[in-house]
Amino acid sequence: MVNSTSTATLKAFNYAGPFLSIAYFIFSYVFNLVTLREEDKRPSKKITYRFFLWCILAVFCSYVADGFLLTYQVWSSRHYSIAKDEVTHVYFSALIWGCTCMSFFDTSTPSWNSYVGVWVLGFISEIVIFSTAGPSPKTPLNIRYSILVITVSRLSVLTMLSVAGVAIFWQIKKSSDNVDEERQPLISAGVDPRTPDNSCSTTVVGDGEEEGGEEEGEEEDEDPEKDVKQRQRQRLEQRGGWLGYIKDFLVFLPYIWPFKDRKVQMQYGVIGVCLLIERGLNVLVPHAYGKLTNTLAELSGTGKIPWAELGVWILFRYLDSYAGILLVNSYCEARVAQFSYKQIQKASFAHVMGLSMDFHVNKNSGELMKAITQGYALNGLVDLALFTILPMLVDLVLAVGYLTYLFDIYVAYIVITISIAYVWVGIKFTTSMIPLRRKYHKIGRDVYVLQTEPVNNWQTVAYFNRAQYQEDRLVDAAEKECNASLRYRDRFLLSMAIQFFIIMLGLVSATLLAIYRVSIADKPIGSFVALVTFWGSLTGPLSNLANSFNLVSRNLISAERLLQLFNTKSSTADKPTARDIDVTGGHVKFEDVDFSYDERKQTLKNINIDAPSGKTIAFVGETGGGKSTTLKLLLRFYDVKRGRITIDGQDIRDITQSSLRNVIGVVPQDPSLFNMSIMENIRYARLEATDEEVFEACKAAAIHNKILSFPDGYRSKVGERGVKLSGGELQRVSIARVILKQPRVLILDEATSAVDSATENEIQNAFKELSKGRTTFVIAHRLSTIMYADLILVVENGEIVERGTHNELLNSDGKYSDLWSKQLSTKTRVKIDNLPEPYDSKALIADRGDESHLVELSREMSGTEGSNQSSSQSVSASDDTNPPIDTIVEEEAETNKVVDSSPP
Ligand SMILES: Nc1ncnc2c1ncn2[C@@H]1O[C@H](COP(=O)(O)OP(=O)(O)OP(=O)(O)O)[C@@H](O)[C@H]1O
Repeated sequence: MVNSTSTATLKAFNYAGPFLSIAYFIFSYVFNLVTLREEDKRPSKKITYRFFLWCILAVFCSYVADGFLLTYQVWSSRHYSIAKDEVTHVYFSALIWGCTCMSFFDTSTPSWNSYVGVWVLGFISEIVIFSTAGPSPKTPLNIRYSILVITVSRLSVLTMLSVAGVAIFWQIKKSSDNVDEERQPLISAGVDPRTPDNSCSTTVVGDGEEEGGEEEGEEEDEDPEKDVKQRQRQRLEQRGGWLGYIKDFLVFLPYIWPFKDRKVQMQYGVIGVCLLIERGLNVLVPHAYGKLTNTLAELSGTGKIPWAELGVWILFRYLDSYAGILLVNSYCEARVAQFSYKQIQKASFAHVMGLSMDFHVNKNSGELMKAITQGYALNGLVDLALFTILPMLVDLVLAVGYLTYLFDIYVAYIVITISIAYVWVGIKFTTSMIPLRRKYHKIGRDVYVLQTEPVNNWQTVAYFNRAQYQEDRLVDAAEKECNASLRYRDRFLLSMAIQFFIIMLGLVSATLLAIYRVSIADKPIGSFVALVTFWGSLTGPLSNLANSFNLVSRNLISAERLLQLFNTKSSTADKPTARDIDVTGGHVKFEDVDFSYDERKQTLKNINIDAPSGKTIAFVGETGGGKSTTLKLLLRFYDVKRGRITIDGQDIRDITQSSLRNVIGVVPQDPSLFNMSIMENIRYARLEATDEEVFEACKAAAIHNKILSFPDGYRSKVGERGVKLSGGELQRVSIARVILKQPRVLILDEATSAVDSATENEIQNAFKELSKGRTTFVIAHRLSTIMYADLILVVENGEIVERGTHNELLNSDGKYSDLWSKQLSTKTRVKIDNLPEPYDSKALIADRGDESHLVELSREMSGTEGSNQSSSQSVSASDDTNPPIDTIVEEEAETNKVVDSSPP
């Protein structure tokens, strides 16, 4: 009775011991990962670390030795199913100690609670087993003696490990409790969160890239994802672990899961069913094949055909092909993938376009585009998790179950062992190949530059006769590229070789076992055939699983980029209560407005402007004074820091930005166009405009004839940002766009700075027409262009220092009059050389502000204008407030007209 109780206890502990250890290790490891528990993750001293590593290795080796002794015992006794519980104990113990050894080896900051738990549990179960049984009595004496020696030595190592581990664990716990009060840093002191050894953040997000880099001793190549990874780690720490981290991704759920689209929901359902059927077929196909073989063997020589078995096998094979379930699955997968692709693209684009100007002026365009285009990675992540990794794990569990059913647990042990080894080797190699691949790509880019730059700069190369030099550089770089490519490929081949060797080792062991069972008539031949067929379907999931870690890490980085973009909020977002603007007249008011781009420097101070409906307000003043900024506030590119801006009494912060920008038309300082035809660019302002309306707008902007003179007329492409057009043409096209838009409020920011005076005159007339009945804001450095304004504001250092009409400001003898006389004196200086003798130039300049002199001067100049223009073509003004001399000369003729039409 006592004997049978102790046998039962022994059996229970043989099975339960290693399983408890495995369960504990997995649970605590996942728990640490999910909660990012850091208090017990301290870098151990080198010596302590080595001590533990050697101890774990010793225990692992002792189990391996035990395993060999048991195999020998089974072999020599020819009793196949001897001590299954003992074999299980030894096998799983070797497995857990092997895995902890690998994991301990991979990190210098172990999660002590995980390891110490395993050691203590191992120690307890070994003590119980040893005290209950001791070496088996059936065992020959020499084997019994060896097992005893191994067990005793293992026990002593386990004792050391457990005691030392517990001591270290408590010591760490105590010190972390002291720190606990102010446990703000989730990464313990001394551990740099960027240390690759920090297993929590490295294993999953693929920071092994750096790890690999160190292993390789490669020269540090710039990691293009460095910034994203750093922010990812910060977020991981802020969220307190992977659970919180992953939770943030839930914002994408509406773009991935079709809450409102029944059709796509159905497709997801069909995919789920297909995946289930596929899992079943993975087992059923080889099983049916085995059965067919068995029946065929039985019917051999009888002339009968096993129709039923054959039919079942053919049916399963058909279902498991791209004419069966796989076809349905792929069909639905393509459709659900497109659903999320469209949703993510749309949402990310809309989000970026809705962000305020402060984001757009600071953005890194490359990163931004990556975030939008790689947002698809999010979809890949879901695909990978749901349609690849999960089915693969199910496949592996099924494989273990099926092979146990087909033969026994020993074949399943082989599958488990090779799966772990295969995936581990795969991950290690993929990680170590990342720096090689990065280096190879970097050199590839260098080669590309060395190829394209000399071709693009052919003339420079020819001028300096440097063709040979360029060729040598290219050959050198190409050589390096080839070497880098070979190193990368060789590493890849090595990894393939090792992985296939592992698979072969597993296949050989499993088939040997199967052949043995068939040879002793323990199993039918069909089981062997089924095993070999099934083996083929097992290697696919294994290699996918090994690669998927790298893919998950890459997709996470890309999705992180998109998440960070989505987390960027617009500083000028519409209020939930915002309504569309209701413009009755277009009365614009700035009331006590303050603004700054940066808190440390105020850009606008106490701006008060009253622009009644239909009036023209002009801004003049030194460059950088804040003129453009004032008008950017009106467009609500930024929000005011103090005060308010209203249009017809409505605060622009209370109305939708879309409706606001609908009523405002802008001709910017530096217009840019899309690389489309001129017609399309102009129609961009009003998509439904007819060709005739576009022609009219172009005529008003004095560009129609010019466009007609282009070989392709209105169908001419303008190049990127409009580079194929001259500055003046670009400006006039952009003016035509605004004329076509017919906005209620008009902003002209240096709108005619790049056109000659004759054209400017035409455009000014168009503007006069356009601004009739519209509130117009004009920024101009050429004062002659704003003389007609109803109100002129002189802006200096972010303040309005003067205001009034042209005449009022001239008479007040302030800044404006100063600016006026500066421009005038420059003009006059240009003219003085050409003045006939009787003129007293000094008197002329001193008498600034008197328009009669301008009229006189202009009349005088009209005779000599042509010669001046040509003589001053390449001269430019040194003072920013003074326009270039060639422009001024052009103004001479124009001044005449302006004076004629100036307000009384
Ligand atoms: N996005 C920005 N971020 C930070 N500072 C800016 C930004 N845009 C403009 N500034 C600064 O604000 C000040 C006012 O610039 P603004 O463009 O309004 O001047 P401006 O009077 O229109 O000049 P200009 O006549 O040369 O166009 C300048 O000192 C400029 O450097």
